[in-house]
Amino acid sequence: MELNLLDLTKEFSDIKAVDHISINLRPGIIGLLGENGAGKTTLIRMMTSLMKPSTGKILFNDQDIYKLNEEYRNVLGYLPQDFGYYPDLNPLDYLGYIASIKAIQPSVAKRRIKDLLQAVSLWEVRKKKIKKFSGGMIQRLGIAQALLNDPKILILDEPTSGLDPEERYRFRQLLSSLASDKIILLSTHIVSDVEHIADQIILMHKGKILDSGSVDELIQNIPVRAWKIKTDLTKASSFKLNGLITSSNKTGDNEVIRILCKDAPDSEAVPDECTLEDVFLFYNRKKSEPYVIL
Ligand SMILES: Nc1ncnc2c1ncn2[C@@H]1O[C@H](COP(=O)(O)OP(=O)(O)OP(=O)(O)O)[C@@H](O)[C@H]1O
Repeated sequence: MELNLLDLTKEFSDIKAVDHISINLRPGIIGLLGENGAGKTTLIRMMTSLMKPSTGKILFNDQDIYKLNEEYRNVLGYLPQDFGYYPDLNPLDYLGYIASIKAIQPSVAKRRIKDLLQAVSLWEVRKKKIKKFSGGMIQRLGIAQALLNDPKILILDEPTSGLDPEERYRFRQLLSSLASDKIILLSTHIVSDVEHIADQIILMHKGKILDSGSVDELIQNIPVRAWKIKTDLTKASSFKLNGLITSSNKTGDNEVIRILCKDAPDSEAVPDECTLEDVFLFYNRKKSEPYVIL
C-alpha cells in the first residue's frame, strides 16, 4: 500500500501554500512537522481530496485519488483541526450518527463503536454528554470517529493542540497501539509529539519539504553538531556570533551554553547529543539570526 504525492502545488492568489511537493508514503506513523503557516493543513486537505491541487497528482496504489473518489474516501479516516461534534450528544449517539453518515451497517457499527470507545478509554463515559468532556477526551473521540470505517489511511491535523502534557502522552500511546498496517499521518508543530513515535518525519517549511526520513537520518543530514561550553558571563555573548544557541543556564559568574555549529566553537567545548528539536531549530532559524557555520 502506498500514497504517492507527485509534484503537488497549491496557490492562493500570490501565496504558494504548497510548493512542488513529491513524496511517497507507506504504512507506519509519519510526522508532518512544520511551524504555523508551513502549509501542513493545505497539504492535508489535498490528501483528503477536500481540496484540488493547483498542479500535481496524488496516487493511492497507482490510482488518482480524485478518480477513485468515494472508493478512496472509504479507506480514509480524517481528524481535522477543529472537528465538528455535537456537544449535547454522548459518544455512543455521536459515533452512531457518524457511522450512519459513513453508511456503515448498524450491526458492524455497534461492535466497532464499542471496540473504539474502549481503545480510546471513553467506554466508561459513553453516556455522558460531550460538552462535559476535557480537551483530551474530545480529541480521543475525534480519533474514534476517524477510525470508525477502519481506514487504511489515517490523517490527523494538529491532533494534540489544546492537550496538556499528560494527555499528549496518552495520545501518543494510543497512536502507537494502532495497527501498523495503516498509513498514519500526524501533523504538528510540536517536536515531542512525533520524535519518539514516528517512523518517518517530513519537515515542512514555507510550502516545501526540507528533508524527510527517520529522526536519526534528519539529525545526520544537518551540517551542524551540538556542543556545550562552560564560559564566564562576559564571554558568553560572543558565542552567539558563532552558532545557534539552543539553551543557556547561568550559575554564579558562569554560564553553560549549548550551541549548534559545525566544529567545536572553543577548545573547552564538549559534544552533546543532537535531537530532532535541534533539527527543527536549525531549519526554522530566523534569517536575521547571526548564524555562522564554523
Ligand atoms: N484558503 C486560503 N486562502 C488564502 N491563503 C491561505 C488559505 N489557506 C491557507 N492559506 C495560506 O497558506 C499558508 C499555509 O497555510 P496552512 O494553514 O496550510 O499552514 P499550516 O502549516 O497548516 O499552519 P497552521 O498550523 O497555522 O494551520 C499560510 O500562509 C496561509 O495563510
